[in-house]
Amino acid sequence: MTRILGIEGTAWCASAALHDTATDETYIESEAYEPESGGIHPREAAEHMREAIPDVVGTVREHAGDDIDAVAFSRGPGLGPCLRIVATAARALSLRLDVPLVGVNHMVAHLEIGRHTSGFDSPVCLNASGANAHLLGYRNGRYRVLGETMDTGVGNAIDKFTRHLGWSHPGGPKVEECARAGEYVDLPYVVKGMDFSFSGIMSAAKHAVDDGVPVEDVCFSLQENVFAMLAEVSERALSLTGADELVLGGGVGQNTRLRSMLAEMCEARGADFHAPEPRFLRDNAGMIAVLGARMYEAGDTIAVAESAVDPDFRPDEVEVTWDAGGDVAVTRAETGEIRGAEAVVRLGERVEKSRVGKGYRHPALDERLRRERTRSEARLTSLARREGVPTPVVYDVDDHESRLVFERVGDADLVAELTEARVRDVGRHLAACHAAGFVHGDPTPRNVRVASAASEPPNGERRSRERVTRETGASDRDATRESDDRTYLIDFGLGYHTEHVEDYAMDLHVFEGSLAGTSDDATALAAAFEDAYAAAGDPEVVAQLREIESRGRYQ
Ligand SMILES: C[C@@H](O)[C@H](NC(=O)OP(=O)(O)OC[C@H]1O[C@@H](n2cnc3c(N)ncnc32)[C@H](O)[C@@H]1O)C(=O)O
Ligand SMILES: [Fe+2]
Repeated sequence: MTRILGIEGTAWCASAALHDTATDETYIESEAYEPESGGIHPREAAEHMREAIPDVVGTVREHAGDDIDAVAFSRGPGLGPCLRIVATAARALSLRLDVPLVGVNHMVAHLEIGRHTSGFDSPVCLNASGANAHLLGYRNGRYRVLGETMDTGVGNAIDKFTRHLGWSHPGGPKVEECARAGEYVDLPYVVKGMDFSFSGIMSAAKHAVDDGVPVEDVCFSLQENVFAMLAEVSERALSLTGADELVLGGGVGQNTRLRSMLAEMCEARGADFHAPEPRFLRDNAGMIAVLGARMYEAGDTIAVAESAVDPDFRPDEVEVTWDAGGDVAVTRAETGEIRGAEAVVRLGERVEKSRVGKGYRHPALDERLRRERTRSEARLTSLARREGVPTPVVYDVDDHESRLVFERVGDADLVAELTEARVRDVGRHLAACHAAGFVHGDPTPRNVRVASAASEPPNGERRSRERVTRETGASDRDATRESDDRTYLIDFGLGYHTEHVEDYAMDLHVFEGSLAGTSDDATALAAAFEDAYAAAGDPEVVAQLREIESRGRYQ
């Protein structure tokens, strides 16, 4: 039985809450900051916290009496000046009540609340909030970032668009309202594996409005594309990890269109979907108190002297001390028919891949994506082969039906055989694609085919080749000439031609990100992968990868 007082105030919402584990009741008191004009001004927001935090904490204390076991607060991420005010209030209260202090990561709280209210065991979590957008899955002691925005958070992207229109903050609910009267117009759609970016679609949306496209059409299409991107990467994460539960978190999760797309996507693949009620989705101290209670019960408290705030606190920096369910990532059985993230694959002597329509997507967008991707896949699969990268032979392309017929290669995907030698192969193969001026677009272990260890002869080719390579120091290049033990790249549907180092580095980022969700040894594998890439390709790309990783997500 634990009673936790939680305090939240990372950006716009000054909030306090009491969570009681005995009754599972959460009492929340919040005061929102509404900017007079423009977006959130950090100084004004801090001023709001200074005034409103004592109010909301006072109300919750009246409700709670002094029967409180610990004080939990949002340590980050968020706006520094706001975080400091919240932390000061939390420290003072913990000293006054003489109870421990619990420092909560706001992002982990956004997803733990959904795990709590759903009762799911090991879900993939989509956080769609103001300053962030990412997919997380628990594995080996941490929430791993499986995919994330490469520029702004999803809410901020929408809010920036509405600022351009002169609408007041927050813009998300207004776009939702306006979209009801809209029709579909073409806008950019950008996903890279499980990562995605909003800058292209947002500037196109602003230009469209400036050019006289009806604002309701732009709002409608913006929602269609942005939320379809989030649904697609969520589906890819489910497929990659083998999870069959999806939880939604964050303020944008209040949007009905986003929820219905995710529900439909999950239903179509037989996964369970859960979105908490709205008061737990937008920023609120209830989620801080709920996670605070779990941390407190696990003994995860901090001394006042060590309770400094962290405006860039990433969810994967948090050591999970409480019970976060089982690891995501299981190896799936290969039956005659596989439902991947975007296609049904029939495995016979040949492999027939059909990009099935996605009911959650607008039909115009759906048709465009299926056609474009089928064409790219056929073209780039063949091009890669000409560059010496093992890929299946393409026997037939029907881009009207979005269907491809391939040679069958390997008998397992890389998830079943994640070894350093294999990821080195992937590194070299990607370097070859990049040298030829194109990216794979979705290089995850699911998109690499190998002869599984189980089907290899005991003294198989591969092992002896590795030994030779190590002894002689010769390059791994000969591997591509061995017919029975190649590391094949498949599924080039998200690939495209490009000369940009940034795009090449994104391929590496996508691969390394997917390792984190599928392996306990991700760091060593990533190092081997990069090493092989750098040896065969352009080291500048690896430098750019470091740049991508260092970008702060809180903007
Ligand atoms: C770090 C922290 O301060 C930040 N929190 C945050 O951004 O507040 P949150 O409550 O999770 O999300 C607010 C966002 O949620 C959007 N939003 C609210 N209702 C919406 C709706 N119906 N449709 C679309 N967006 C909506 C708002 O426009 C705003 O951008 C975060 O979690 O990223
Ligand atoms: Fe938030």
